[in-house]
Amino acid sequence: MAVIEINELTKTYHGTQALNGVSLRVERGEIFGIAGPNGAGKTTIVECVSGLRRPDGGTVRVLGLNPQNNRRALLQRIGAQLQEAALPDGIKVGEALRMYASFYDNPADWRAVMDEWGLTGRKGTRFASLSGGWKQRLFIALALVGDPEVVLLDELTTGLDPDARRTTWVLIRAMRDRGVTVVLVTHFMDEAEALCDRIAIVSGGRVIAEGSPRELITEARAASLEDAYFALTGRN
Ligand SMILES: Nc1ncnc2c1ncn2[C@@H]1O[C@H](COP(=O)(O)OP(=O)(O)OP(=O)(O)O)[C@@H](O)[C@H]1O
Repeated sequence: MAVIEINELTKTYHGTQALNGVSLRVERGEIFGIAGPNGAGKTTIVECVSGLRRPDGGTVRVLGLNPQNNRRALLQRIGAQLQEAALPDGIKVGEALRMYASFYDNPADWRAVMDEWGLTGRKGTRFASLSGGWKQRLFIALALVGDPEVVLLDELTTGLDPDARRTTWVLIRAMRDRGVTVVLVTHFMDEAEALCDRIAIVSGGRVIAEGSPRELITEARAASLEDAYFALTGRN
């Protein structure tokens, strides 16, 4: 069953055509990757899915709901990774989780989420004192504290060291294994290849290729997803 259905989505910002007829289906329980060059329209797609942006044309349905008309209902059922600026420096890990849980009608037990994501030992640590990897771990935990069916992660591992990236991959797989549908925007083809069940490559506001990593590699007659990405986007 499709959890996200996007048909012929268009969006223009002050004369810049960001999306030019994007259609996508994300199935329940998959890790779906969105990759593509800077400015391709990836973040705009995710923002339309979460109801943050109003599309100019086309349709978006998330869990059967139109995100524009049902934002409040949908926010109870999806989790989105925060940008760093969204948390005050002084907030402690436990306070942040408790506060975010309070935004939901039926949240997960925030203490259990804190424990599951290895954050209990840092419960009293202030946000500003966490390393990049621990901040990302907290963002994932905050995205899950509402017990969502769908999680949207936009460039979650950018800026992390290789160790922290690998740990984040384990955490993302664990989410999927619990039945959560994950949408992951990434610039890293090794990450997309390792994690994603299917990937859409977006360029110039269009989906130019879509499939499993294996299908994209075969389609491009490439040796790796990174080679396929360059072949499909016409970049070297
Ligand atoms: N608020 C905005 N106002 C004007 N133009 C915007 C705005 N947001 C995005 N754009 C433009 O829309 C296009 C798509 O941007 P978007 O951020 O969706 O791309 P992206 O694929 O996520 O890029 P990146 O990989 O650099 O994060 C770009 O040309 C961008 O400059």
